[in-house]
Amino acid sequence: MNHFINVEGLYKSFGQQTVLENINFKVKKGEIVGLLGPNGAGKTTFIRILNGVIKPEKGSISVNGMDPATEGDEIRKISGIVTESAGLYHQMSGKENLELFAELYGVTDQNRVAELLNLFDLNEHQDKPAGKYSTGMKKRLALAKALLHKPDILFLDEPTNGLDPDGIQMVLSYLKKYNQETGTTIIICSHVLHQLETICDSFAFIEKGTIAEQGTLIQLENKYVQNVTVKVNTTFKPQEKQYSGFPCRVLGESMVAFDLPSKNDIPQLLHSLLKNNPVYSVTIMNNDLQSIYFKVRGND
Ligand SMILES: Nc1ncnc2c1ncn2[C@@H]1O[C@H](COP(=O)(O)OP(=O)(O)OP(=O)(O)O)[C@@H](O)[C@H]1O
Repeated sequence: MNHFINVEGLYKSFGQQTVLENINFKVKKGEIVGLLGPNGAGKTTFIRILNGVIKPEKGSISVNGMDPATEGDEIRKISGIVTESAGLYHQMSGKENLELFAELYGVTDQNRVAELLNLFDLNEHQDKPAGKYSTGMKKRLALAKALLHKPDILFLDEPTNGLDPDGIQMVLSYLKKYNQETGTTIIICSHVLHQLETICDSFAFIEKGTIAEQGTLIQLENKYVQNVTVKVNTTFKPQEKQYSGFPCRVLGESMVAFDLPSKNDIPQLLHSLLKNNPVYSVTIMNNDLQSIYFKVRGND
């Protein structure tokens, strides 16, 4: 299968420091991939290499059939990028920034700037200098800029940093909608794992410059989560530390936690509980992205 992004045996050093080591990474067209890893793991460096901004020492890389080391300009024409620095002109208004970049990117749709100002709720502030925008407004303007030319691939480094909950919701739901409507491939770095969980199709964990793991949440769950802890909202009050053979403890009012050897034991637990007690909800507590992230990193 031809992947939209295909990286094999990638190495990158800065001076004596090896930052990326034997990276192997594949992304299908239209996939949203979350790139996770602690500070300094090499995520931004990796994105800069994929986008052709810096060159690796070794390795083969293909982005939509192009090599970023030699065809960086071509790759940047089909990609949108949002980084910490945003790349905006602070003296110019939000609208002027978008108009300038629309011209640079060769955007012919006369309505595109107005459409994006509207979409990212920047209409009211369009004439204010970008330097006077709040952090959240700058972030929304940077996203609008990245989307001006309707890119085939988006590289997003912490795209929701500095946004309030409304802004986060707006950006994440827009990105998902944009991906579904246009089939745009999205690589997104973030430390806010529960946000990534809601929009990504798969995840890659970078640890000390290598990809420690890559897969969908279900694949990662199957590999890393054997014992499950379930939180049950019920009126049942355990009198002992075990119930039906499963260790249990009270978490709070009407909330009991059970440790099960596998999620296949949930039906049996519910079957027993429901004989004498109502059950209002059951939640697995340790199969979320954050729990898996710590497991992949060998830290429960
Ligand atoms: N231009 C550069 N020159 C020298 N060292 C660099 C350069 N860019 C990055 N590094 C180093 O490479 C390592 C990886 O940095 P990088 O920014 O890629 O990490 P990151 O995973 O994106 O971190 P964060 O989560 O903090 O953004 C760090 O040790 C950093 O100091």
